Amino acid sequence: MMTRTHTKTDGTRLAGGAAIQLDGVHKSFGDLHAVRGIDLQIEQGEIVAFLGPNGAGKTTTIDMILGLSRPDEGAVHTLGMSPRDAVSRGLVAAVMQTGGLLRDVSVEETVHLTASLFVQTRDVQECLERAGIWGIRDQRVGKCSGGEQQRLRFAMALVSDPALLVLDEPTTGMDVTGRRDFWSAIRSDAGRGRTVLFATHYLEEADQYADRIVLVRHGEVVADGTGAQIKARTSGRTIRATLDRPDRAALLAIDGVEALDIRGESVTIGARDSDAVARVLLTSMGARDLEITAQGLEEAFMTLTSDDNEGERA
Ligand SMILES: Nc1ncnc2c1ncn2[C@@H]1O[C@H](COP(=O)(O)OP(=O)(O)OP(=O)(O)O)[C@@H](O)[C@H]1O
Repeated sequence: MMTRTHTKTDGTRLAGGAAIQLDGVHKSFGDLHAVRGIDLQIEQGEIVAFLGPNGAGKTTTIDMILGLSRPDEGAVHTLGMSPRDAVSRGLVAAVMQTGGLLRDVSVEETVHLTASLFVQTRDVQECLERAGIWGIRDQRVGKCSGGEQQRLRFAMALVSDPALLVLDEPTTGMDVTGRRDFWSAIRSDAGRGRTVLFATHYLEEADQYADRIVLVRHGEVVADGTGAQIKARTSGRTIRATLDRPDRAALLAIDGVEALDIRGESVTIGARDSDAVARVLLTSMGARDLEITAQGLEEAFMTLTSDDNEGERA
C-alpha cells in the first residue's frame, strides 16, 4: 500500500489519507441498478485502472467521485473531503470522453482560459508540451482531430496541478504514438505522488500502465489487484463439454470452477485445475465431447466479466 503524498508545484503538500474512498456506494437510474455496493479505497500516488465492459458502471462511479452526481446509498470521499469540496479547491481534475471544449478558441487559449479558473496553476507552455500539442498551439479547437482534442483535455487537466487526476477512457481516438506519450507523461507525474484513476475497456492498457486494476461488472467489483494478480486469477483453462441437462448449481459447486456459461446443452467453464473439474464432469455428470483449452488474457477477461460468470471476488 502506498503512502506517498502529492506535492503541488508550489510545494504545498496534502494531508495523508486515501485519495478516493467509496463505502457501500449504490446508484440507480429508474429501475436500472447501475452501481451495486462498491467499496473501494485508493491511496495517494496509486495509478489505478477501472476496467470493465460497456455499461459496467465505470462512468457512473467516476461521476460520483467527481461530485457530478450523488450516490443513492453509501458515501464517497475524495482526498478526505466531499468530492465537491475537493473539486472546488482545484485538487481534482478530469479528462472526460466528450464535451468541455470551445470550437472557435485556439488550443493555447483554451488552456489559458482553464488556468484562469484556478488560483495556482502550472505553466501553460509546460502543460501543452507535456500533452504533445505545443506544435499546434495556434490551431482552432474545431480543427483538431479527436486524438488532438483528447490531448487538449489532458493539458487542461494538468494546468491546475491536481492531486487526483480522473480519466474516462483517455486515449480514445489517439494513435499508438499518442498513447505512448500520454502514458509516459502520466507516469512521470505519478512519481510526484499524483493519484490517477482511469477507466478503460482495454485489459492490455490497464495491465501496462496501472499499478492496480479494479475490475467491474454489472456495478460490482469482481476483482481487485495488480495486473499480475488479475492475470493469475484469470489465467486458467477453459473446459467445454456437452451435458444433457446442465445443472447450474451443481456445476458451480464443483471445486475450482471460477466461471460458468451455459447455452442449451453446451457448457463452458473457466477453471485453474481443469483436470480435476474434467474428472468430475466425466465421472459424475455424464459429460461428452469434452475439450480443454488454455485461456488467452482477453478471453479470461471476457469470462470474468461475462453475464454468466459467478466467480468469487479476488
Ligand atoms: N443518466 C443515465 N440515465 C439512465 N441510465 C444511465 C445513465 N447513465 C448511465 N446509465 C446506465 O447505467 C449503466 C452503467 O453505465 P456507465 O456509463 O456507468 O457504464 P460504463 O462502465 O462507463 O460503460 P462504457 O464503458 O460504455 O462507458 C448502463 O446500463 C447505462 O445505460
